[in-house]
Amino acid sequence: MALGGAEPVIDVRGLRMSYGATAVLHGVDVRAHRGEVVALLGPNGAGKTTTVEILEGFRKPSAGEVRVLGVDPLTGDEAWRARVGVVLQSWRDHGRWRVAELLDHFARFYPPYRTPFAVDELLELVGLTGQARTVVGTLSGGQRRRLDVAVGVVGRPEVLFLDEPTTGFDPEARQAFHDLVHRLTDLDDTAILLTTHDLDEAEKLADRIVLLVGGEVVAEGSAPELTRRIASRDEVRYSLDGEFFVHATEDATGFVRELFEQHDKAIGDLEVRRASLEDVYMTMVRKQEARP
Ligand SMILES: Nc1ncnc2c1ncn2[C@@H]1O[C@H](COP(=O)(O)OP(=O)(O)OP(=O)(O)O)[C@@H](O)[C@H]1O
Repeated sequence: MALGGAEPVIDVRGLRMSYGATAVLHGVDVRAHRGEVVALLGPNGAGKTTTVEILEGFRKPSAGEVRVLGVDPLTGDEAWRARVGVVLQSWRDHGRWRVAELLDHFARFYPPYRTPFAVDELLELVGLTGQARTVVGTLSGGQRRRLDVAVGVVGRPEVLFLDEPTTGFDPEARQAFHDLVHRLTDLDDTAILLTTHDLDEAEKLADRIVLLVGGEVVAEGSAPELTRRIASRDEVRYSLDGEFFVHATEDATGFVRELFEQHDKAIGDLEVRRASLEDVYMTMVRKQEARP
């Protein structure tokens, strides 16, 4: 959860980017505070990775103001870099290292700037304790991705960028990753910007969602705020004396209360369906893609 009031640690305003003559970002604004998880969602080619790579200092934007921990990423020095964690879409080097050796190697970069995680603790946090002595090149796809995450967080970053971190994770690894995110935001006050195509994950993890379509932010807010915006009515399904009913209402709680006051035990099969983030996503993306 964000600690209100303070300056954002990720602050992007009017970000534009062109590859050659092709403009792919058209004035994007993104902000994140300490302890906050912001999810960048959007279809393939929307500009998510480009945005994250600019924030990491790997790409020079065409225009716009970009500040991460108050610094323009293009001018960030080693001390700045030590405060920033990065998990890219793929990490394919160092195949012959053993898992624990690789993490120990990266951990050594952080002092004198920061105290990194102890390797054992980190292995535990990402669920790789059993693979400590395994050669990186022989890890499974999902284990390798867990290692990517471990490399990204080894220096206990103040700001963490995660580009599709859970691709290939099994349900248990996904759960462990969610626990790790909560640990980082709650205990270390890390600000996290993550891209994902997993809407369920975004809904679970993100304090705020930024929906990017065609290089523009088309919606922003918490998951409940976004769902409210496209669907102000919920659906209440129930049976009354064995007959089934569906009722759309803006006040599901009030409706259900009245239902029970009137019919009490005659009511069965009660279900309240709210719009999901997936409904919002599909509605917004289709609306944008239908634009001339
Ligand atoms: N190095 C590059 N040179 C030219 N065009 C590029 C380059 N990298 C990305 N693009 C283009 O920029 C647009 C945005 O790409 P980007 O990778 O940022 O999208 P994304 O939202 O991360 O997509 P995905 O969900 O597929 O990862 C796409 O049209 C892509 O083809």
